[in-house]
Amino acid sequence: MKIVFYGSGNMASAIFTGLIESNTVKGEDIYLTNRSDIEELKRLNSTLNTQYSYDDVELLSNADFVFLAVKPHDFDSLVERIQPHHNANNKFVSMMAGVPINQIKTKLQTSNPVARIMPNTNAHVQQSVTGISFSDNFEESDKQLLFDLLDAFGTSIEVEEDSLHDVTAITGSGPAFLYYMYEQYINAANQLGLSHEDTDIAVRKLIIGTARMLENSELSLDQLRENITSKGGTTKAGLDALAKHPIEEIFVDCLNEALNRSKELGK
Ligand SMILES: NC(=O)C1=CN([C@@H]2O[C@H](COP(=O)(O)OP(=O)(O)OC[C@H]3O[C@@H](n4cnc5c(N)ncnc54)[C@H](OP(=O)(O)O)[C@@H]3O)[C@@H](O)[C@H]2O)C=CC1
Ligand SMILES: O=C(O)[C@@H]1CCC=N1
Repeated sequence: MKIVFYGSGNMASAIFTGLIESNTVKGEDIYLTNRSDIEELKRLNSTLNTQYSYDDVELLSNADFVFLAVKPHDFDSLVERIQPHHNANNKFVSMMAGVPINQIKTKLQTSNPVARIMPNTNAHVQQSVTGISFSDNFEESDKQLLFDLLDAFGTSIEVEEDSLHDVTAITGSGPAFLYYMYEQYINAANQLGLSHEDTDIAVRKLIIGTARMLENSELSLDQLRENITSKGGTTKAGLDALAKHPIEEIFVDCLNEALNRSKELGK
């Protein structure tokens, strides 16, 4: 199977690294290109054994899956490269936030199958939650091949195309929202008495341990929280202070703004 990535940035590299490190695809079967950063392509060639080229005829020839991994605002420059040279074998897989399948087909002037995925950078540790949606003409056997690729870097959920906006907000951007929260937690913790180094290590371990509890425990979130909250104790005091702030409102606002932006990107 020949897989091409147009774009070798943050999201693409998380995915092709996952594909190679899980032995799902050999490096030599993955062809990378980007706008101009040839040093990055050479570095990836020496570390992952991936191929690279700026020759679109060579890239697209016999390519089974062609990942569109550029920012939405760079799609037009990508169209100039792909449109003249694509062929019937190419199944397109776009990870561009917000850009709809019909727009991709129209701009590329193609009736080839197109899938849209919305992964997240947890693909680096094979833990992406990836939403996926297919054009009507995507063959079942090709869907299965693509699901197998997605499994190499996490779990996938098939959704209606319109729901990809929700996936983008909740899990596509989600790691950034959680990192931001953790940053604030570390900043606040730094105002207590531990050294900054100890605080950083302690909070990282706290986050990892809490995530493992979520993974391994059968208890609900609120039960897990209750188990830490002694009557009249420290946790109750801290939670009561938190409840004075509009935390749910903050996240409603955050997710709605991300979702609205996803809708705007497709226009
Ligand atoms: N980052 C994330 O967490 C997520 C991102 N996405 C989506 O993934 C896409 C890529 O995002 P991200 O990886 O963060 O972006 P990056 O900026 O890290 O990477 C963008 C890549 O696109 C390349 N590029 C730009 N124009 C062209 C072109 N005309 N031909 C070929 N390559 C080109 C750049 O090349 P060069 O370096 O040479 O300029 C670079 O390799 C976006 O559409 C985003 O919506 C989806 C889910 C999560
Ligand atoms: O910020 C963005 O637009 C992309 C999509 C989801 C995560 N990063």
